[in-house]
Amino acid sequence: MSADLIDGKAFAAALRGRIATAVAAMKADHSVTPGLAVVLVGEDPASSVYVRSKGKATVEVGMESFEHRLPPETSQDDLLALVARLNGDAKVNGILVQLPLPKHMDEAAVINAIAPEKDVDGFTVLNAGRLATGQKAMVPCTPLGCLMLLRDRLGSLAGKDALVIGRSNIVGKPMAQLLLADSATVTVAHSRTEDLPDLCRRADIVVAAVGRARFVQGDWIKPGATVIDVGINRTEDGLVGDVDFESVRQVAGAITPVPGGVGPMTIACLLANTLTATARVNGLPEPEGLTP
Ligand SMILES: NC(=O)C1=CN([C@@H]2O[C@H](COP(=O)(O)OP(=O)(O)OC[C@H]3O[C@@H](n4cnc5c(N)ncnc54)[C@H](OP(=O)(O)O)[C@@H]3O)[C@@H](O)[C@H]2O)C=CC1
Ligand SMILES: Nc1nc(=O)c2c([nH]1)NC[C@@H]1CN(c3ccc(C(=O)N[C@@H](CCC(=O)O)C(=O)O)cc3)C=[N+]21
Repeated sequence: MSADLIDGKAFAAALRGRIATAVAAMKADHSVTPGLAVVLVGEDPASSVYVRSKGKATVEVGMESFEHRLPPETSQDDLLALVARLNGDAKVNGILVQLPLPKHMDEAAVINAIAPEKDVDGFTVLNAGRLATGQKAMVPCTPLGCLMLLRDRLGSLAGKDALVIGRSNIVGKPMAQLLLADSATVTVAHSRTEDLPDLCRRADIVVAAVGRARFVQGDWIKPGATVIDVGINRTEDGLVGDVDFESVRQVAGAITPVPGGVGPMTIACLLANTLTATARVNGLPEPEGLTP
């Protein structure tokens, strides 16, 4: 038996198509064009690639893209001044500050300076708190993309046993919150977890966000389980996920590939959040199917 492939690339393309239609309508009916600002500090090559593909996807759905590339030695005060300027710029509906930031910066201070209604990453404490308490929030893009793929595959997640491997603020924790809100029974594993393979064998849903190439093994997987691979690891054999794809696909019911799985969903959900933020700030109805 071999698992079904969950085609994140195709799902994301369809989502971007729906977003483009809604953007065109917003422009025609209300003369409003959503705008997304992406800020990159430093010259990390991988980050540079993502920022470029975000800019391209933004323009393709008819939104305005504002790219700010700052040198690695930029002071935190200068970065905060840029964020303040973007907060006050009516053409900017979404602000993304690419992480990680250089070591001399206080990441939390910079993120929390973003106006919550423009926080399309959903990383500010206010949006994280809203998500955790079941209030209307901006939801982090990668977990939102994973949730969309899981619901599409499984329908209801209620009562499913879900294991999230990783507890970062940007992936693991918000993923666990979203699964919990959908009434899954959620376990969050991390580097101090004991007997991870045993925990994994109980899970109907496994979301791997570990940052270790091919970490999750086929003999950890419950037959028929749905496996979502968030990992992006550059190795000598190219880009690979946090899941050992070849062994896991023999056992799982469905699995996302890397590339072509979660990554494209992250970018599509960033555009979805930008559209939602634009609708909210202008008092327009929110397009359906873009939020949890
Ligand atoms: N596809 C996409 O759109 C995106 C992909 N990514 C990718 O997802 C992965 C995770 O990213 P991110 O959450 O930012 O990473 P972090 O490094 O912030 O978090 C990794 C998590 O994995 C846990 N972990 C590390 N080693 C083990 C282990 N041996 N057993 C169990 N848990 C372990 C860590 O535990 P502890 O907390 O104890 O240290 C931590 O909670 C990376 O590969 C990243 O590149 C990230 C964002 C978007
Ligand atoms: N503030 C902030 N928000 C983020 O959302 C954010 C961030 N910082 N820092 C870095 C991570 C990583 N990330 C990815 C986005 C798209 C792909 C993606 O499109 N991946 C393609 C492959 C691209 C390639 O070949 O490199 C795929 O998986 O098919 C991957 C990773 C967003 N992140």
